[in-house]
Amino acid sequence: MAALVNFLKSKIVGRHQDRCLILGIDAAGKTTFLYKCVLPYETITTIPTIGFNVETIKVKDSDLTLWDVGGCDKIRPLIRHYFSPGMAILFVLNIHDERLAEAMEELGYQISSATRDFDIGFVGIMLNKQDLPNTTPELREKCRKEVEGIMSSYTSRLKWRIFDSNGLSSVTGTGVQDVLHGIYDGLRGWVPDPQAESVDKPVVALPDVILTRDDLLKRIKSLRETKGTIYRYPDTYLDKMKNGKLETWDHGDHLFVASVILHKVLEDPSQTTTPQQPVFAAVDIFLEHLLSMLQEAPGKFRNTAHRTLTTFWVYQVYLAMHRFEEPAKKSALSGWPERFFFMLEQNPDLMNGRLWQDYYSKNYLFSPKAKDNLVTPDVQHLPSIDSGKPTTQVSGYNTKRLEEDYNARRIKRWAYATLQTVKATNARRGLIVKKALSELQQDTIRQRAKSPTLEPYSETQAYFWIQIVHAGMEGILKKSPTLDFARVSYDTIEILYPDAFGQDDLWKQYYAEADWKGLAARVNFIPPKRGKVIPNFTPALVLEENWKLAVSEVHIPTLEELTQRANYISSYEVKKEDPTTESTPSSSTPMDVHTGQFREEDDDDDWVEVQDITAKASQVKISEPERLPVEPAGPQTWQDQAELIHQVFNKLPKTQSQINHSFISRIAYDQVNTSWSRLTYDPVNRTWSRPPNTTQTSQIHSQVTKKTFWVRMIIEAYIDTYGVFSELDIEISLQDFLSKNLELCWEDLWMVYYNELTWKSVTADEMILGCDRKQLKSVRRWKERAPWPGL
Ligand SMILES: Nc1nc2c(ncn2[C@@H]2O[C@H](COP(=O)(O)OP(=O)(O)OP(=O)(O)O)[C@@H](O)[C@H]2O)c(=O)[nH]1
Ligand SMILES: [Mg+2]
Repeated sequence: MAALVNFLKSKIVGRHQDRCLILGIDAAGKTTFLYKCVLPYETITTIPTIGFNVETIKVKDSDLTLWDVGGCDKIRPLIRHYFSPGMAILFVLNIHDERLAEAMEELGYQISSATRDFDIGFVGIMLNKQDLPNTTPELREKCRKEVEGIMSSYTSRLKWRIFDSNGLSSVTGTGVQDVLHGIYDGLRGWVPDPQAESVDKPVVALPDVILTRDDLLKRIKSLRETKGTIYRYPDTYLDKMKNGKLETWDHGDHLFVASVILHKVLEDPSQTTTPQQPVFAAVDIFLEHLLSMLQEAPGKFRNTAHRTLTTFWVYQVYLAMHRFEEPAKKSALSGWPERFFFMLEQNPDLMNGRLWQDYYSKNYLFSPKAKDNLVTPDVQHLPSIDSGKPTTQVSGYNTKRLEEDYNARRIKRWAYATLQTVKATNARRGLIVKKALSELQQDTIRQRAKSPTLEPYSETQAYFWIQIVHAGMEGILKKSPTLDFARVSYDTIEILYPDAFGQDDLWKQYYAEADWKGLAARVNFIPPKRGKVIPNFTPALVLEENWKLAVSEVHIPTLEELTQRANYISSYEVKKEDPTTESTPSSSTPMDVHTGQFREEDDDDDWVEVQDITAKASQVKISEPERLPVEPAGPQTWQDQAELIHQVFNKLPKTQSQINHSFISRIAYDQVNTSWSRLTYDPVNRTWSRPPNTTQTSQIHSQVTKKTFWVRMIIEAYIDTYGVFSELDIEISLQDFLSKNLELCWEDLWMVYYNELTWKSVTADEMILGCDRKQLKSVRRWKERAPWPGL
């Protein structure tokens, strides 16, 4: 059956569309394996995966999507969400792991739960880390035997295989391609004979009639003819709807009402503080009107109120308005219903009442859960406002693009570190830049020995980017005149002002490719194309320029505001635990001796078991953005953020030598699993309160996407600042940590990574959803060299 599912999929799409879930306990080498497949010539540096990574690669005639799920046992209950019929599982084992028994137990658990719920296409078990010196034939044999012991009971129902080629290693890459081909072959084991009669023979549904653009335009024409007059008075129309006095209520009417309500919402600036807020506001108004209509005229219309479907259509109309409004401004359109019909003609797909089929499966969309709550699509992601194209959460890796970006960003990062030094020391710019250039040159030579895809050192490129970064910094200073760049990391700038230093391919505006990459440019600085002047000041752009097309400004705190908050948070005293709202004790197993202890921040002499702290874990508050006041964040939200950061930070080791993979991974998932309170915001009194039954908060509705995101952001920033790449071993303070990662003090940071529709959906409460605006990855590359040595 599993092979049949794969077979059918390939028939529909042309290429095989395969999925493989990579499982195994923490530090087994899953992420290293994934990125070795994607970037075979790179040295892969990972950090513990909090949540998951997903990449699509090509294997023969298949697009194989690999899901690498963080390995800590705490994520177990969430893993089942990533199972799907016909998929493969690759279980990665570190054959040297002192926790091998735990790993084997995990293998048994995962395979039994996967086979119980789904039809698994193939299971591969990879005996990893065979590059390590104490790898012996006996050790391999012992592992193989243990795996066989677990898997033998599945032989009759499941295709499985052990990958154990000599020297198999995610780090060196030996045998990695064979594993990929093994998965491909495993999934291709059986192809049904299309001629053969079978009881199982699938009933392939005939596709719906495909509507052409002409069909859709005809529908618009007919709508204009029949409804043009009634639509002339939108307010009267809405009143009639509310009172159940409409003659008809069909698809065109839906679109018209959505469009009118959206226009009304957009006129009110308080409803437009975030990019998708107008959609949520319009959906509420729409449903209110609909319910009233159904109540006033019972039995007259067939419809019921359906939150997901209404959100889908309102969002589609909103997107259409985005695409349409810009040129419309110039052509001085005014009045209804022309405004509406023009918008439709620009976006005729809206007239296809079955448009939702591209995004949702029928069973899922018409489930009770989707009726009452907003759920995210299960077929493909909704298009994003920014591009109009579906968001690419599960995107293939564009290696070439990655290389180009890497080259540009590496030099931008270098330029930033150089200019930070100039500003901090007030030294002569020329001297420092000269010294930094020679360091960049030497470092490039060293790195090219390891990574041949890195572009050679180029004096022109270095000078170009240093000027652009300087211009960006001047732009930021115009906005935040007292800013001290020494306290702001490159990463913070990049998150808050992604365009401050220009797109990575900005150089194309100034140089022809041959000049930019040519030999002459390497040796000496060559000037840009005729008529092009490199700017000395760039207005620092705030997030996602396109957001502003139809919404007013999102409040993004300035760097001063963030510094102010960082100071507030560092000196914030976490409230004493309220005995009535004690959290449930964690059920984690004890840590091993090396990692079982850490220094609690405010009690220097006391060494505490992590276990105890976890049990005491205070309840963390997550801002519920939909309920936030419209005004810029006030002290209440700072306080929420302070408690959140303190809770996670207090669990982390306070000296760098204690930072290790398993420890961090364990802390991360303890935090994700801690029952964080669901707070409700009272907009009248501007206070937050806990619902009375907080102590019984079920693990299912526990905001896992929000928790995972914040834990991930804090821990990743922590590792990047003090972890694997740092050579110093210093005492770590919260103040130092926050001053280097100011973006963490911004409670709406999630908006950089997630669309609001995704973030606020009930689906995000129940499972960890991947970022659909900007990807996070648990591999590090660009951060490797910062701050620049010697500066
Ligand atoms: N020697 C050796 N080390 C490896 C190999 N694969 C991974 N490692 C190292 O093991 C550590 C953990 O690797 P990851 O790939 O991050 O492990 P993971 O399974 O993704 O861990 P989680 O994300 O916590 O689930 C890193 O230090 C890797 O460099 C291997 O084949 N050989
Ligand atoms: Mg990982």
